[in-house]
Amino acid sequence: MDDSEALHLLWQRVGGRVRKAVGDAAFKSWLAPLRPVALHDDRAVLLASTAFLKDWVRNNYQQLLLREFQRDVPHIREIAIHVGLEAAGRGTAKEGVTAGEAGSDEAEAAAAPARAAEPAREDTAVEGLTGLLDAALTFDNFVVGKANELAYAAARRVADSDDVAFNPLFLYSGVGLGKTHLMQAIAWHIVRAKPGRRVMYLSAEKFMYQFIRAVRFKDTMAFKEQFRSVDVLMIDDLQFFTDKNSTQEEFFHTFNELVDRKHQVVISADRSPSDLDGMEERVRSRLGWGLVADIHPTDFELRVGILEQKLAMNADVHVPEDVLQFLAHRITSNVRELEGALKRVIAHHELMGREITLDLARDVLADLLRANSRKITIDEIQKKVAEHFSIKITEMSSSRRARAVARPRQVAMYLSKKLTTRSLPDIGRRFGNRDHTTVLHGVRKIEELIQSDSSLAEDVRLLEAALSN
Ligand SMILES: Nc1ncnc2c1ncn2[C@@H]1O[C@H](COP(=O)(O)OP(=O)(O)OP(=O)(O)O)[C@@H](O)[C@H]1O
Repeated sequence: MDDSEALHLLWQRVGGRVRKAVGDAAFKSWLAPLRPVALHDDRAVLLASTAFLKDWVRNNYQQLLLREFQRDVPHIREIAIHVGLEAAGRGTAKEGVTAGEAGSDEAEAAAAPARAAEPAREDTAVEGLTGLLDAALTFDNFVVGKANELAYAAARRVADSDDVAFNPLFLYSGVGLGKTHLMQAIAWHIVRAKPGRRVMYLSAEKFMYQFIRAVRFKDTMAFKEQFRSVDVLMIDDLQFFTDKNSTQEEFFHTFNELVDRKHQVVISADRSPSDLDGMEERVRSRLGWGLVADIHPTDFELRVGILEQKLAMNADVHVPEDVLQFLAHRITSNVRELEGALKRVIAHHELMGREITLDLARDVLADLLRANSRKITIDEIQKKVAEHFSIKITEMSSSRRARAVARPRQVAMYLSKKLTTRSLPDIGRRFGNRDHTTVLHGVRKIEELIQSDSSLAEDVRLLEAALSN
């Protein structure tokens, strides 16, 4: 059996397990089109037919692929995905395609993290850097807004400063709001701007895995040495250390030693140091000694900015402004999901040839939209409508029939019918125990007026947008 045949069989085994993990549909769309092209020492190289497919796989399946490859070939440390036409052909493509040969800017970019992730090499500044760095996660690609400006400024300071800025810098936020992006941006910046500084970036999970392995192979001295000799240590997702065990103890020693020797430490987690329940009190307190910066949930402007920036990286696709705004309005949970939504819309456009419109977005994102839709309450509607028309909230249930209060009340009834799942009698009860026919009359009246009175139509549109956001 020659090498390419062996590789093909390996890919079949790995692919079989990946298919089970992700399901048939996702496998068929994203993973089946990949071709294995080479196995170099600790690196498996896969070829994707488009930059889009490469990005998608890298963002969504790279870790899974790595795990599954490692089950057959334990020394694999990296999955490199390059762009090349061979992927469109059948069977195994030619071996040893390098980023340069694959011949696109994308492929060049993909090569960067691979180079950076390699262990110490004479011609590189990134001695000892572990973990995969994603070429897209740089400061240039990070959009700054109110929600993340403190974390961004702190990250830049750490990356720029020749000395130790804050030690540690502790970044935290909810899921998918940019912690890893900022961590990797710091790593990239130092690696590029300060050749010679040894930066180590890895997840807490990987730290634990390496420590357990070192214990098993009685190699803890080398483990300690490896971590304690770096200039900058960055550990992502620290909340992974949930139990007070020997890994946590080892981390704490490493951390203390680095901080005492004035080497920079950067940590990220999904909660603040004081909320890291599984950590010992002394560890939690020490983690808070430097600067603790959190990233807040995004606001609408920031979401639009991020979408525009992601789109600019996908240069040849045009997404109409109304679709971008729609996504920014409706996918509010986190940036990863927002980015995923944009990618899904673009994928449908690219793979199915459908024009990008609001209808397409609604259609292909139905599940995400449902998950992101907030439950709007009648209380909120009454409050917003009263504010908008400058009337007292008590007028919503009062018996006054003057138009200045009756019309806003009808608008609130209309919105309650449209934006909540409440029945007409239910709504009536919340508006001063009115009969359901009164509610129906109000709803119909507003429906009519929306057609004939443009200023009222605009009021309703604004209120609906404010309530839905
Ligand atoms: N301000 C931003 N500008 C551009 N992209 C962003 C920004 N914030 C987040 N992203 C993007 O959102 C995605 C998720 O971000 P990231 O992985 O950094 O989140 P995280 O907070 O580390 O998530 P987790 O809690 O799952 O570890 C990434 O693709 C990242 O590039």
